[in-house]
Amino acid sequence: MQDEQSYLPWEEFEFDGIYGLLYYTQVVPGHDGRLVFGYVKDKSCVFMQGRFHLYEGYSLCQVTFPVRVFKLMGVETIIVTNASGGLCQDFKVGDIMVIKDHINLPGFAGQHPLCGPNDERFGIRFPCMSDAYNKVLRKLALDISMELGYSNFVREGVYCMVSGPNFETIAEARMLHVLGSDSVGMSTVPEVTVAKHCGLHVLGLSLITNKVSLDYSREEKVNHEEVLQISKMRAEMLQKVLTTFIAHSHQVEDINSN
Ligand SMILES: O=P(O)(O)O[C@H]1O[C@H](CO)[C@@H](O)[C@H]1O
Ligand code: HPA
Repeated sequence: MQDEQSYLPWEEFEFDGIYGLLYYTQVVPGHDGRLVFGYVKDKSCVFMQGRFHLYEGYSLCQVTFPVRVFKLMGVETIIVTNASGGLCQDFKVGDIMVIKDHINLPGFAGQHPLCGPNDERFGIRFPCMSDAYNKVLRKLALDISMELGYSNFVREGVYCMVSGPNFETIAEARMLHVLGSDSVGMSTVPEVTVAKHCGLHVLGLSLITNKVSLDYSREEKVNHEEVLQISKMRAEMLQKVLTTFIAHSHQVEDINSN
């Protein structure tokens, strides 16, 4: 049902054991632009089906605004997912990378979501980022992947954010690889930075949708359609990992044993 009076159009839904409300916004193709409130098993969750990107012209304050809203709503753990290009030569298209750490390349150039006056109600001026991706949640995600029989596709690695919107040149890709990046994408890091700043626990999963060329003799050219196609192909598997993860998250005894 659409409510023309409200700021965002919405409808009720029930799908695969998840019940809730959908709210719609405008975003990039492949991102549905829906905010979904519902339950997975007995856990109340809010899902962003899509996100805002720096390359769309949003400020990093806008990109990360939902994270602060989630914090104020009482969310304690955030699971971020994305599509990225594989730089690590061992990665295959379709692999899922549990994000161990990130490189905030736009942040190095001053495009950082925490620039400007610090709002002490959310967190401190100089937050530590060395443990942004919670170790206990990473282990649970890896254990669950193994139990589901997905261990051949699931890896751990370092995600590097670039601003986009163009895909990398070969020289840029080589540089990112040398810097220690296992995959590259155009999102996620601002949201994770703001989440860590305000004390949320973070799990990050990155789907490797393409191999990034480090070699001038390779003919393949990455494109967004390929990214969407691989994302669709792996959607069911990712959904299984995520719903199992959420259902088992009560097993985490001491989330702070980082
Ligand atoms: O990071 P997400 O939004 O998942 O998507 C990735 O895929 C798009 C490029 O095909 C870019 O938006 C890039 O960041
Ligand atoms: N580069 C940057 N962002 C991406 C890629 C890539 O190769 N694949 C998916 N998102």
